[in-house]
Amino acid sequence: MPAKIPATVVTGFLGAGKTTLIRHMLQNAQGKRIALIINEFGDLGVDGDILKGCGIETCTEDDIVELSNGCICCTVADDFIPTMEALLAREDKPDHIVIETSGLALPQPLIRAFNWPGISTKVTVDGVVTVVDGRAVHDGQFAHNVAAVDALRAQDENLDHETPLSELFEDQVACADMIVVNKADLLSAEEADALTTKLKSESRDGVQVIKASMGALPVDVLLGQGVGAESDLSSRHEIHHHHHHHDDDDDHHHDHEHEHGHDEFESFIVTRGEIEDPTAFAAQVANVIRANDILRLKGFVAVTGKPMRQTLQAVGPRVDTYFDQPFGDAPRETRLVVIGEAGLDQAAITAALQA
Ligand SMILES: Nc1nc2c(ncn2[C@@H]2O[C@H](COP(=O)(O)OP(=O)(O)OP(=O)(O)O)[C@@H](O)[C@H]2O)c(=O)[nH]1
Repeated sequence: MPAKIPATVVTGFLGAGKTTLIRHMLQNAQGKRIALIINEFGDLGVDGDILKGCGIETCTEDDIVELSNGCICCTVADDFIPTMEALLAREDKPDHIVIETSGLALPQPLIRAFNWPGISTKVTVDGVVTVVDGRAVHDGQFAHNVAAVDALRAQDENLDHETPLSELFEDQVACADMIVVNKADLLSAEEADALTTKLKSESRDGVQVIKASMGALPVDVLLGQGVGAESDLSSRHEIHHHHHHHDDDDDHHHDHEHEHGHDEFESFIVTRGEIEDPTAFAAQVANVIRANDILRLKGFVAVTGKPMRQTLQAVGPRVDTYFDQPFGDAPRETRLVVIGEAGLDQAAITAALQA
């Protein structure tokens, strides 16, 4: 029997730097043929566009597959498995498969899918890499939620759920074989060390915790862990059992309720025409984020007089922009994806971004 193709799962909260890390990996693949499967929240396509626009020779558009239905945990059978089967049926098989999960997905259901008949004999999960926004986590974005909700739970017997945000974060940490403390450039050395120690104590034994900036890690560090995570699922369940929990790994529907943390999120697209002053627009975007509970905002800006499209990325109130590639035949419009917890004031946010 031919050797199984290794697949690395890259997970991590919204905006942690998964796409940046993968881009760096593809640019430094050292001849390894890497196929990429992208699972974006709400079928928005921005990460796929960013990666396809990377201009890396070794990575042709054929090597990038986007899952169409948004959430792996609901569509394993309809979408992920057929995608995987098609990839495995190709003449020129990839050396390695990398799967970027949506920043709102739980990794466990995806890893479980590698036990499906027809998949389990051909692919193995090489390892789960969880990318963490070092700055945000150091600032206690999720730890704070956990403490607050724990306090509430103590008062009210009916409140037995953590907030989805902290739950997702903890599950992503619990599932990791390697944790990348990214955005180290935004942390002092002491802060980065403290966070590394804390994450080590919160993850399973033997998990590597590595600091990085812009996801710049050697491909040999990221790939080739040889873990076989699909055979090891029971050790990857949530280590913080604050909510309903079921141990039955074989029952795909058993803990479905739990897996639907992502239903608490919503996303929508705002378009507008060309932008005259991109600096002022970035500041406007930052203000809109501050005034609303927006978790993540990303997309492309058409700047008047510039043939290149400008990529705009915001995680929290930090807005990054850069020109990535010519518009070509694509319409010269500004297109932004807004992601937040359910209940966003879409009309107000749209108006503020179009103002
Ligand atoms: N300062 C700093 N910024 C970073 C670093 N890594 C990524 N970023 C920026 O953070 C933003 C989000 O990075 P992405 O790579 O798109 O994050 P992601 O995890 O793929 O995001 P989603 O797909 O939306 O979940 C971008 O503006 C990046 O340029 C880093 O190490 N340091």
